[in-house]
Amino acid sequence: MEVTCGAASQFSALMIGSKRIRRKPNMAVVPLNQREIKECVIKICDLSRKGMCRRQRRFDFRLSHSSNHSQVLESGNLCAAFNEDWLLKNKAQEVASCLNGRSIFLLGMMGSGKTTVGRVLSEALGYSFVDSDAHVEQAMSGTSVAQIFKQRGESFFRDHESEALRKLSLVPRQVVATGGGVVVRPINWKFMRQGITVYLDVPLDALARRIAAVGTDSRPLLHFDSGDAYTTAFVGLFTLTKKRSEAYADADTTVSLLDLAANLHLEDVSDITPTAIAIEVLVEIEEFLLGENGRSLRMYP
Ligand SMILES: Nc1ncnc2c1ncn2[C@@H]1O[C@H](COP(=O)(O)OP(=O)(O)O)[C@@H](O)[C@H]1O
Ligand SMILES: O=C(O)C1=C[C@@H](OP(=O)(O)O)[C@@H](O)[C@H](O)C1
Repeated sequence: MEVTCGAASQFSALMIGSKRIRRKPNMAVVPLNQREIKECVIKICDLSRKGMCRRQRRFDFRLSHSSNHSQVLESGNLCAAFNEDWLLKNKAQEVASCLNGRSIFLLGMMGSGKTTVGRVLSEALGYSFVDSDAHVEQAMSGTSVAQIFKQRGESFFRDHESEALRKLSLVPRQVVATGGGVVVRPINWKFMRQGITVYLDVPLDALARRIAAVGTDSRPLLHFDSGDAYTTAFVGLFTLTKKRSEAYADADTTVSLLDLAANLHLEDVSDITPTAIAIEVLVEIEEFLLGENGRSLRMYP
């Protein structure tokens, strides 16, 4: 095993506990012997198992979206490369044992990454992945969400969305990417509380950029005939956020991309990879299950 460092244009670092581990661009390849690799792995596992305080227990890492997803760890004299997928798998194993099969419901505005992060998370946990919009579309013989809105209206869609959530809430071991509007109907919370709800809090500008990049066609609440995609998406998202932010705050736990970016010393939330977000989701869920957010693990079977 060796540490491979490409000519990345930015630092890539992994912090374990309070120690900053940092890679500089164009750093040389550092071969490790078996004993050093083993020591690194043990150190990471120990830190993740120990009951350290919130900030210290967090796997903290700096990742480049454009990198090849390899990170470099430097601990004292030790250097090693650890793939973020490895970190995710490790955390997922730990959290899966606390979850007892409970499903995870990802909440957040359109474009917040519920589908993208949800897929990564489900794979790591060995859970199945479900998109509640896709569930509604299936129930409507393949009619798209955009078409349902157009032909039958929002209220009709919301009824079917609630029915989809009711059914999904009966199934364990799922990561459910919900539609952005599920939080507005109180009955949906009853269904989603069967699992754990996680709100992905993403700044409006990033949401609007993501949605403008793929177009607004599939998102009827943001689709208007005039205006550029970024501006219409931003204005639409802004209006919806004002109506929904209190409801999102009712989620069991929140992953704030702004906080995560700050923690990773990244200026742009878009530089945080879906895998890094998935790890943070697991960290937040673990904290929630351990009762640090006010509810006790004993509440769950
Ligand atoms: N962490 C991320 N960084 C950059 N782009 C992302 C990230 N997560 C999602 N995206 C992109 O944003 C768009 C919306 O993501 P998606 O997962 O479909 O959101 P949602 O399911 O919440 O509506 C997609 O084009 C996706 O590729
Ligand atoms: O925010 C909303 O009200 C909606 C979000 C969409 O899902 P995504 O959040 O997956 O885009 C979809 O359910 C529908 O267009 C309405």
